Amino acid sequence: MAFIGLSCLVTITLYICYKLLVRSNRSTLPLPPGPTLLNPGAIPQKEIWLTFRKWHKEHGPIVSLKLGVQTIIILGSHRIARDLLDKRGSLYSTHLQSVYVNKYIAKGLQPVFMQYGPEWKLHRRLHTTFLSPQSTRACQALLDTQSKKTLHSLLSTNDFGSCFHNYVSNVMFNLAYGKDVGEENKNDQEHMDKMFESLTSAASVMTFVVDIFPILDRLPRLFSRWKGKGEASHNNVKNAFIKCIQSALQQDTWNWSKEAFSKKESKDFSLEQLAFSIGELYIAGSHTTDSTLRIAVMASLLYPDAMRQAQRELDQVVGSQRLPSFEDQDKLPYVNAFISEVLRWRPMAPAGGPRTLSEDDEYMGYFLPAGATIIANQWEMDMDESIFEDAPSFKPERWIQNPDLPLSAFGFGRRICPGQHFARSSLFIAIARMLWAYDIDCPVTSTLEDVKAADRSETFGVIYTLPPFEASFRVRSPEHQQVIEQGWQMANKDYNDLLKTIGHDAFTPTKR
Ligand code: HEM
Repeated sequence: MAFIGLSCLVTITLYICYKLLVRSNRSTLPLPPGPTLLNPGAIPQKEIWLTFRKWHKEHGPIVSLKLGVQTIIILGSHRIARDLLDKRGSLYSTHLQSVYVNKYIAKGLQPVFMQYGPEWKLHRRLHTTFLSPQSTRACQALLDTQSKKTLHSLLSTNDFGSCFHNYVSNVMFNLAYGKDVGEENKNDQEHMDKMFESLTSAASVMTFVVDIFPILDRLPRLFSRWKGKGEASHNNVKNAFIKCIQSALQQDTWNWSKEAFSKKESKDFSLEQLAFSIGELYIAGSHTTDSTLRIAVMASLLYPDAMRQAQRELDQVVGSQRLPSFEDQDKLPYVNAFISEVLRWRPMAPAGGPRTLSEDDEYMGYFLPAGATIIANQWEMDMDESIFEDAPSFKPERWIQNPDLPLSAFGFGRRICPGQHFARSSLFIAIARMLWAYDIDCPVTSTLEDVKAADRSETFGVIYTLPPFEASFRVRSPEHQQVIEQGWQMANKDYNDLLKTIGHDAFTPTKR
């Protein structure tokens, strides 16, 4: 045992020396400034972006950090993110290449972790056909029905977390697989949810020691439990994805799985590849939207004036005799600004979608080495006082005063979120209807202090996830209640019909 430990130590030391020597031959420029860490393990992994923010204050808008063999470069301004991730896209478009994620969890099948290259581009083309502005418009009727269902559920429960989860999962499941999440696929959904947790915590900067010292991957399985853990997660989700896509292909209804089979982009894909491509849309689309809706509730509790201002606008434009609809969107600048502010105030991916730099680069007089992990620190960008005055406060009006403010929530460059149009539509109809229908208050069982204590991210990894918190949804008047009840009663619940119309309006099928 002692011998194995000693051999590991010697190998790691030699490897680090080798890496440092190679680097010094590559450039005479220094790495960006950054902290010297005697004990990297002391960095808090929860809300790591707050630690990054502290480093930006000490070292400037571009910071570097050495962790084992890894160099991490943290970008803390919109201008730098745009200069590198947008303008030098060919170098900065590979998402984090992690031993743990790529070799054990994704196994080359999960598009989000693919290198920027031909295979990823085929998945991307497939995703953008499903999520283009035109396809998103075609999905409005489905979003209309599902948001009416959510609104109706909130009449009898304050469990808004479950209501939102059902809303987004049912929308995504219907599109991906042609049906609601039901008892028969609850288990598959749970595996997919767990996959989301594995991927987002694995994409964290420092979760896995094997990524800091990749040589540890050579250890026998007996000493590397992560291998079995990663593979089990991969197998569970693969089985769930394949089961769901197979069942979707048998459905009479139109759905993304069937449509994908008729697309030229996927003609060379195996069933397994397609299953991961479609499954990724479910995973990427549901948790992000669901968590953003919970953040909108948090903002309503902590900033009731903003909620009331949105309600005044809704009352003026929509009145109390009908629900807000997609046709109202352009006439509701404050509600749209409220949503932009939710996306800025608590960005879903505060440390961005980490990238791996594919070639050596130089910027602002610094050397940025190939293989470095690049973090677009959205948190720092969104709290930049030179752009967002009184940045910590929730102020939707800033987006009305200056509609050109930069929004980092959906990322940058060629890996920018392909689902952003869809997400905005889905958020708009859910939030506009929720604020139109309900006064959101602290429940009698908790205080504003309890709510404030819950205003933090509780998970490891790259996603901002609020812990459970309570809110009371009080319908705004008997008239509003009647409209909600009628809305759900009259909603088109014929999913075959809804999906067929989406397929017809959004796509012209080209059979293989
Ligand atoms: C509030 C909602 C959402 C937010 C805040 C969000 C945010 C993001 C971010 C920050 C990234 C990484 C971008 C980067 O690396 O720069 C991303 C990637 C991605 N998102 Fe979203 N997203 C949302 C909703 C959606 C939806 C609804 C879908 C699909 C239905 C979706 C599909 C994807 C996919 C497939 C990727 C991976 C792209 C790649 O491989 O490069 N997202 N998203």
